[in-house]
Amino acid sequence: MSYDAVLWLSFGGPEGPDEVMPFLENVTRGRGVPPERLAEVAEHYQHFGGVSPINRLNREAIGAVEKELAAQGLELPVYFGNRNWRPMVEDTVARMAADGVRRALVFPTSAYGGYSACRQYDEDIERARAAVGENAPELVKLRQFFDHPLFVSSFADAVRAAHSGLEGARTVFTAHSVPVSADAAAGPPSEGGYRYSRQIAEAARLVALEAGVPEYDVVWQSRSGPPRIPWLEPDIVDHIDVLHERGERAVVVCPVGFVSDHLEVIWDLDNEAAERAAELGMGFARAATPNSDPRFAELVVELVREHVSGAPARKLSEFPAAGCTVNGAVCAPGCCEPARRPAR
Ligand SMILES: CC1=C(CCC(=O)O)c2cc3nc(cc4[nH]c(cc5[nH]c(cc1n2)c(C)c5CCC(=O)O)c(CCC(=O)O)c4C)C(CCC(=O)O)=C3C
Ligand SMILES: [Fe+2]
Repeated sequence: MSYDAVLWLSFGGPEGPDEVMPFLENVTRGRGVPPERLAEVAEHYQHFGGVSPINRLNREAIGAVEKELAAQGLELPVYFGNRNWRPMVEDTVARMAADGVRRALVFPTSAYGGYSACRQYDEDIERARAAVGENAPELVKLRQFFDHPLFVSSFADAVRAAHSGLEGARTVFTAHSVPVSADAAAGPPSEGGYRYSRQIAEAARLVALEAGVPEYDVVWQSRSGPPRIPWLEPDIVDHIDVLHERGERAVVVCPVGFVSDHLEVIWDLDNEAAERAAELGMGFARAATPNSDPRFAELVVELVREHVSGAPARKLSEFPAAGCTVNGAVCAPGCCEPARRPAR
């Protein structure tokens, strides 16, 4: 099969103080996030002048991927579109159509399955194609890469580096919390659910193994939603208290659920979690995310090559390869069903 382009599909983030509220409204429309939580998150963004680093980080990674594609003799332009903020994916897909793109591969900036991490990106693809109409290019989404050796080794080196200044630190992996109901519905029904948390646990195991870390914990961060709805727990900040009570002197936090140092990483970990550790007199280091590691660009190009030149699909786990879709069609019937939204 031949392809004319790559579409880099991400979450999006504001790039100025006036963009924060409209961005947050896009993210949370119809999703039952309480206004108090929204106001709190708006403050996190305003703390950084209303600018999330996510768009800049994506543009940097795209630059590296363009170089790597060229170095490997692949002449594919890389387009950039987001779910929640400019450049919006609808506008990007319209531009692709105008440029004559007929078929493109889509790289989503999430390594995992689950509604928020996978299927919602399929919905973005479907919505963008529908907005463009009959000229819309065919869009083939690349598979989940949480168990790819390049993803794992990038995090493993980062964990080792974070440990280097902290004698005897406990390693803690974090990922974005989701409602327990969403995790229960993650994956095809035949798999029994919980694909998201099982993949996070597997990625943590693979990274720990390669980093030579015999013991570790997997916890969650950045929960939103009303308190009466159960989300994956424990939260990283509460967990630091527990580690302190257990007599741990230092902690290395590895945000294995994310690919870049976007706002939820720099606020919830570098700010909140680091502050709690400092209050308790504990050492703290946060492992880097893969975004600016040259291996990340290599990973993306390798996933592209699986489609354009039949490169083998390298993976370290026994989990089925998943998430590869055409035009946003579901992976399998009932896969990662969106949770019913709580009435407020
Ligand atoms: C699984 C997952 C990922 C990882 C997969 C992936 O990377 O795609 C992720 C990434 C991200 N989440 C982000 C930001 C936000 N997420 C929110 C809200 C929510 N996230 C959820 C899940 C996830 N989120 C969920 C279930 C909600 C509740 C509302 C809903 O059901 O949709 C809210 C609303 C306010 C709040 O309540 O926090 C914001 C602002 C940013 C951008 C940061 C920046 O600007 O740099 C990124 C990369
Ligand atoms: Fe989120």
